[in-house]
Order: sequence, then C-alpha cells, then structure tokens
Amino acid sequence: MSQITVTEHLLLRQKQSPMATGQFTSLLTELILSAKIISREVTKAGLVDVLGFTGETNVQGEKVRKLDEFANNVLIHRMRRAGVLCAMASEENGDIIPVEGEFPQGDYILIFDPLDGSSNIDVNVSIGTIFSIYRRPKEKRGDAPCLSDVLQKCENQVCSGYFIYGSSTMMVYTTGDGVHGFTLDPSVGEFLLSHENMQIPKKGKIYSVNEAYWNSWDTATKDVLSYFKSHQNAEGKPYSSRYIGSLVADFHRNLLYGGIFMYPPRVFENGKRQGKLRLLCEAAPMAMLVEQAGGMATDGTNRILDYFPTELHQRVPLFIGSPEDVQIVKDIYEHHEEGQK
Ligand SMILES: O=P(O)(O)OC[C@H]1O[C@](O)(COP(=O)(O)O)[C@@H](O)[C@@H]1O
Ligand SMILES: [Mg+2]
Ligand SMILES: [Mg+2]
Repeated sequence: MSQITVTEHLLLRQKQSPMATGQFTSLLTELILSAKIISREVTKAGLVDVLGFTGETNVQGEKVRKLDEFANNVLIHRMRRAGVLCAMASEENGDIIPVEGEFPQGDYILIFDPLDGSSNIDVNVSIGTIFSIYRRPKEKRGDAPCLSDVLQKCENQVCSGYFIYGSSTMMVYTTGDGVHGFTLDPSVGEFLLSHENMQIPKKGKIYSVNEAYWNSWDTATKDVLSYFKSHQNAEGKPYSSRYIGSLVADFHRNLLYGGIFMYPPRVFENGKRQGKLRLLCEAAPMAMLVEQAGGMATDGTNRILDYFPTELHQRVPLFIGSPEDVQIVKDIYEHHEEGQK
C-alpha cells in the first residue's frame, strides 16, 4: 500500500494550482481531524454513551440519535475554528450556520450530513459523514453570509466526499480531478492512499433499493425494478440485490463493484410525489463523486448536478451508479413520460 498521506495528496494538488491560497488545504485538514474524532467514537460506540436517542426531533422530522448530535457538534465546533469558512449547513440544523465572532472567516461554504445511515448506528453497520464544498461568489465576499450563498447550482461544488466508518475507516473525495480513496491506519492515525483514481464499472452487478416501498411507487418506478429483476448484469447473470440502508455504504460498494443505488420518489396519499434523500447534503455530493468516477446521477429525468436548489433541506429522488444502469432508468422514465403525452 502506498505511504502517501491525504495531507501530502492535498499539498500536491495545492502546488499544482497557482491561485491556491492554502485555505482549501486547511479546510480539508480540519474536516479530516473531525472525522477522526467521530470515527474514534463510532468504533467504541457500545462503550460510551452515544447509542440511542437524544429525545430531540430534527428539522427533517426525524428523532435525533446521540451519535448524530455528537458528530454534528464536532463538525460545527472544529470547522468554525478553521478560519476558512463563511457559512455552513448541516442536515441536522434548520438554518445555515454562520461563522462569525472571534474566528476569522474565509471564502468557503461547507455543507454536511454529519452522520449518514443513522438507523444503522446502534446495530454496528457501516455509517458515514458526507460533505460538499462551494466557494462563495466573488461579488458576495465581505457581505454577511446568507442563504443564497449556500443555494448554488450543484455543479458549482469545488469538492465533495465522504468518510465511511465500517470495517475500516475510509475517506473518499474529489476536487473535480478524479476520485481518490484513503484508508485510516489507526496505528499512525493517518489516512493513506489506498484507492487512486477510482472508476465505477460501466455496467454493474447489483441493484440497491428498499423494496418495502413498492406500494407507494408509480408504474414507471415499478417498471424500473422489474427491469433489474428480469435482465442480466455485467456478468451475464441475474442482477443481485443488496441494501444496507446507509447511503454512504451502498454507494461505496457500488462504486467498487458497479451497480445502481435507487431511492425512487414515493407517491403519498395526498398525491404528493417525493424522494427522501436531501439534495445538498446527500445527492449532490454523491453525484459529483460518481460523475468524476465515470458514473451518472439523476432524479429519473434530470441530472442531479444541474439542479438549482430552492430550499436548504430540499429532497430529491436519486438514481446513481454505473452509467449503463442509470441510463436504463432514464429511458424507462422517458418512455412513461412520452406515453402520458
Ligand atoms: O430506511 P430507508 O427509508 O430505506 O432510508 C435509508 C436511507 O436513509 C438514510 O439513512 C438517510 O440519511 P440519514 O441517516 O443521514 O438521515 C440514508 O443513509 C439511507 O440510504
Ligand atoms: Mg444521510
Ligand atoms: Mg444524517
């Protein structure tokens, strides 16, 4: 295994960009420290008081778990002191989190899902932290940070990635120049390059979806599932089905093995058709990663990175993974739309 640390990797990138100020490297360095603190707590979750619920309900209407809160507090505390941010946004906080007071501000905006896969925390199944970074529009620098700084076209992300806390702790990130994976070596406390230039297979072996929602799906979505249940995968065999219930873990597996993760829209009694996953802190960062790895991410019709967010906690349907598999989904939705005209 290479001995290249993630810090060296970042510094090499900084050297390659003449305009670099070092702010970005400091931002990632602080984020990595936050993830190490979270990872330490995750690995001894049963021994310390981070299992179970806090008794609070978050802006998503979900009961907050102690580890959600711990991870959120660690990130806000550390990143506020990094001196490179003007604002943050978290899945767990209703509004944007301003960076003000005694700590210097910077030009970056950090959006994060502090703990992804919350339903798996107490049962020792892989979970993660997802992050997405934007730069503040030049003309806005110096003004008080506001929501419109955060609600940028998803394609404007300058960096995205995740940490996965599983059998090992890994960091996978992109700055728009390929996707690179690092594994935490606990004996030295360093993330070392283990997966350089990750590329997702063109066609996968696995489909990943929570089929328990079948009855709340529309006909097009049911046809998508029927397709993957009745067609051959990249090996000429039936597709296999895997669903961990942590977006980070399901995405990571498919990035390596090839396949498609789907969280289709559900149609509710009031006729409302809605996805579950959050555009800014889940879908958009994963979409930047998958495109950089040669894959695709769509809501069934639109490219996720083409979205202009209108709300901080906006939800979207998500189909993401190997390009040939995601294209199938787009074709089936398009066919249904044509049929409805
Ligand atoms: O239980 P469901 O409806 O299948 O949802 C699982 C999905 O919800 C999530 O847990 C939502 O993320 P959080 O855990 O960060 O709220 C995803 O990680 C996962 O893909
Ligand atoms: Mg999540
Ligand atoms: Mg979460």
